[in-house]
Amino acid sequence: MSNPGYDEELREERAYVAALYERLDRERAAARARYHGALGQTGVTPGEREVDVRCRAREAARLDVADNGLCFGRLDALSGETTYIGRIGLFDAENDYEPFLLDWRAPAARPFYVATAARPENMRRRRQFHTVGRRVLDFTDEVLGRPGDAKRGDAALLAAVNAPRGEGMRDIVATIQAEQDEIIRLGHAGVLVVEGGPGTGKTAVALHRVAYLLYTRRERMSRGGVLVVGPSPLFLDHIGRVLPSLGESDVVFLTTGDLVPGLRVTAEDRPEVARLKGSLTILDVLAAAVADRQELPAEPVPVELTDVTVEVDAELAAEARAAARASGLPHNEARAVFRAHAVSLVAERAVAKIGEGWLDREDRGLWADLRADVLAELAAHEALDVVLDALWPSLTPETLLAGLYESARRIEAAGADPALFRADGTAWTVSDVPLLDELVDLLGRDEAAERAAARRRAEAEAEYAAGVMDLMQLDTEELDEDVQLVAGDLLDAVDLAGRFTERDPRDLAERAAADRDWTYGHVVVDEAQELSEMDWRVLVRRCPSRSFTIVGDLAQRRSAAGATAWGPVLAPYVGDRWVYRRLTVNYRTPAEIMAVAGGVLARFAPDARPPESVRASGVRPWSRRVADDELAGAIEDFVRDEAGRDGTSVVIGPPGVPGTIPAAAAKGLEFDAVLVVEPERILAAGPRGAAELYVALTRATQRLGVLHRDPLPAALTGLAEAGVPARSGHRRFL
Ligand SMILES: Nc1ncnc2c1ncn2[C@@H]1O[C@H](COP(=O)(O)OP(=O)(O)OP(=O)(O)O)[C@@H](O)[C@H]1O
Repeated sequence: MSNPGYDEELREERAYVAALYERLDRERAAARARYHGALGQTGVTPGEREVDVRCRAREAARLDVADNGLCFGRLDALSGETTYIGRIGLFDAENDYEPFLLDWRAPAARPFYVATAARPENMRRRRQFHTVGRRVLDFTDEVLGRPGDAKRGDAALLAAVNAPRGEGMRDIVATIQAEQDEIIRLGHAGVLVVEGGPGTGKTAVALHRVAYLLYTRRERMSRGGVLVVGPSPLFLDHIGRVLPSLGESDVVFLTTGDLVPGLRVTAEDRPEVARLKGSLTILDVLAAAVADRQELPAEPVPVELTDVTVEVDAELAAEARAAARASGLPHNEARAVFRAHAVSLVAERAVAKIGEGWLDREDRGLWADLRADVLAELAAHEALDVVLDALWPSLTPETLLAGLYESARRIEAAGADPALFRADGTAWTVSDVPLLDELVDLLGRDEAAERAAARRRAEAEAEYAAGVMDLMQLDTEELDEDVQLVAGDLLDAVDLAGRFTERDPRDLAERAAADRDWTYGHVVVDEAQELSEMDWRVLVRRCPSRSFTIVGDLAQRRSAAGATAWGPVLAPYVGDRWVYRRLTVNYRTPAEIMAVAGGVLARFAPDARPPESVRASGVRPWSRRVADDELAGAIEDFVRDEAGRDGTSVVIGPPGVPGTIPAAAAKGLEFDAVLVVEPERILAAGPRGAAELYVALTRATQRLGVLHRDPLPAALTGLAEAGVPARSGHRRFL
């Protein structure tokens, strides 16, 4: 039915939004021109040009993100002022930079998300646009300030949560809800813990908070960038597009298995081993394992000098070891102290032996001369070096830890549980990563190895710079005079290499991910309940300012080493100075499915409350009992059936069932349709089986089915029993 007033307004809104796109296109063209101008710049050093190009590229990228849904709403204030809200800000340069379009992160945009009928925040009306591409299809209005007369306009939200899922997560800027907005804009600079059941938007909120922080604290945040830690590469891939769609790129995405540069670990330990390695008590084991590598010789070792043979025995080594340990330096750095003491003791013994019968220690001058000769010989004594290196070896975290795991004797010497033993010491698991990171500090720097590596790097850079200079010289005819001067007269290759290092051409994310000592401005931890105490130590090292957004759900924890409460995990780093917020509404799972999942939750975590679904789908989840030989066919039927529908689907099952993925792999993800296979075996698999089943059941945005061979577990109720489907080409279970 046509409504003349509405139609007229819709025409006006369409014209306004079309004008915004025209302005965007003009700004884009200008930004691109500035970018190309920067690329072709002459008369500046390569470093300066690099910085300028980067800055222009960022400016162009900011404008490129806004093609879909540039403007998604409008706020009308009681004062009569009208503000359009969108993904980015567009301003009128000729009119005091008045906004044509206000960035959703700007403080003035806040009422768009939080104003309600009861608390209108000086607003009269909120208007939400429904857009496809660049076109406004229609809009819905919500009148504020008249409680009882208006209710929250949920049309846009329901359209968003009902839409079939595509590839990866989408941003939610157009429909952020008030309880979420409060968290996104929270001013607290320290540790913020956000807890909420499945589908409450924890991940979405954490990512939008990153965009908000990068917008409001650009200066501080962009220096170190932001680190987002997630449970699996698949999950990081799933969420990877949200921040770029909001125009943010200075963000590093890593799993806990990637936290040590150079390693990409996904393998897991058995739960009991993961628990051992995840607990802080492993710190004593690591310290003992390092001490165990500071050895004493079982038998005295002879060291031949020109005039005499001296023995390095346990007594001598013990004295040198005590001095090195007393230095308080990390193992590799204390090597120099150990060596200096040992050499000095060897020299004393040599002089005493050479002077036996004719030289008295009271003969200070002569004794010192002889000692100096011996020391000179010992300074380049390879055999002694070999002996001392064996007693106090230079260690890397990898050699130390692999050596520990592979040796039952060393495990015992370190006072560790024999369960740590494994035949291949270097078969790294995610639980080893924080231990390797800890050992970087415990072992300290091996300066000789570092000097060699630095020399190799410098040579490679000089070679690269020499190549650049060759190119510059080739092009001299085309270059301005001052650049020719720079290229030919002022710089040599090494100098130029120095400049390249200063202005590292890699972008922030690359540099940060490759540098173990990088410190981030902010860290987001998703599925934080899975992290062990040792994982937290690594993360705090990466963010000494302790600026964290931690999102998780203790009820979904599957790791044996994970958190059972937030307080004890955080106490070592921030005491009780952390802020807690809860999300309560489930935007993913329809009420019918949540009722089933809630039954499971009630059995294994009676104190936890499931979140309330924002909608019902009208579709009941189903179950079907199958015989052993029917299972594979039934899975295939589901997959085929879903392939004909919009959206995504997944089959989750216990280990060893072909065509299924484990619940752990689906963590944090969502699918339009989920088939859970053999829930009874998922429940029985491991100490956290019930949490795994809960995670599996709560991945669905629309449809849930369950296939079982044994009777359904008692906790799984409320499923509609589906009959055997007709054997036709295209089957439906409901
Ligand atoms: N305000 C919102 N508007 C539209 N969609 C939303 C909103 N909040 C959350 N969603 C959607 O709900 C779904 C679940 O969000 P998200 O994955 O962030 O939840 P979660 O709390 O991290 O879940 P889990 O604990 O199961 O990993 C996503 O599709 C997300 O886009």
